[in-house]
Amino acid sequence: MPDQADSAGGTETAGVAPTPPPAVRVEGLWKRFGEQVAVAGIDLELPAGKFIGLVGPNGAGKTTTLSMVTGLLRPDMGRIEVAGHDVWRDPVEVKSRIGVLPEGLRLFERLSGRELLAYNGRLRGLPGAEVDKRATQLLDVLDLAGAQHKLVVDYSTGMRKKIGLASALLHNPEVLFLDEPFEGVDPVSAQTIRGVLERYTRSGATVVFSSHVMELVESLCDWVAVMAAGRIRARGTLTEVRGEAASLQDAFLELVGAGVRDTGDSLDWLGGAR
Ligand SMILES: Nc1ncnc2c1ncn2[C@@H]1O[C@H](COP(=O)(O)OP(=O)(O)OP(=O)(O)O)[C@@H](O)[C@H]1O
Repeated sequence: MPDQADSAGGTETAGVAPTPPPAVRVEGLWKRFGEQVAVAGIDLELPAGKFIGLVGPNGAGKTTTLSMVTGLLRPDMGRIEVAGHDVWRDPVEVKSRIGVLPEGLRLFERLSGRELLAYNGRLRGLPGAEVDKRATQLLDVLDLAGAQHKLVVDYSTGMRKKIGLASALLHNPEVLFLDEPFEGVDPVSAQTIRGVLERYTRSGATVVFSSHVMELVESLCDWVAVMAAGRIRARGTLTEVRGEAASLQDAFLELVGAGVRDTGDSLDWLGGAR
């Protein structure tokens, strides 16, 4: 189980195990960048202990939402709780309970992979020996042991994702937020990451990840939220969101109203006589 699990915000009845609070509770969340409304007043509850996919077309507001939920971007309006704690009133408590793999991950490039994990582990207040043990196991499982002394600046895109994931998992968070974790990752590494995340959710922890790849979401997630134009269009178990559609991809296209665009005559020069 996660190190810091408790029943904050949950409900307790005599003799019955307390219901854990939702992993994330969002109420009336707004964010605007100038004229552009990125997130238009969303309400959302993400259940604890699930593998949750946040999906939506480009520009739907997924990254903006995840940035606000993880305390990286201040909302214009609204309230966010993670594991029963208010993200903006109680940021230290929340940050000790979450792990984040953000979009456009920035890492300390002049540290080696192992040094980066050691630095993160100490920052999280873990004892040195424990950091060493966990780092060795994560490097090994994520197939980075051979590159552990290489500087992060020399890592490939997929290796950067994997060391970012190891950093986000090192303190055994209660909720893990991943923005496009499989982008740029080869199929073998993707399978490894998948295995690590499945093991992690089986222990009762929650994964929230954003992706465009519907097949991936369909095969990994038990719970899905579909976002488009700053609003939540559907939410629920995979079966609920898929409804009558043959696949999540079909349901998604229907929900976001995205007919495949007919190019008509507009690209008639492409592939024509040169
Ligand atoms: N810092 C910013 N300044 C101005 N506009 C922004 C900023 N960040 C996001 N936006 C705008 O807000 C909207 C939502 O963007 P966001 O990155 O949250 O979408 P997304 O669903 O993560 O998209 P993608 O799948 O393409 O990554 C877009 O219209 C985007 O142009």
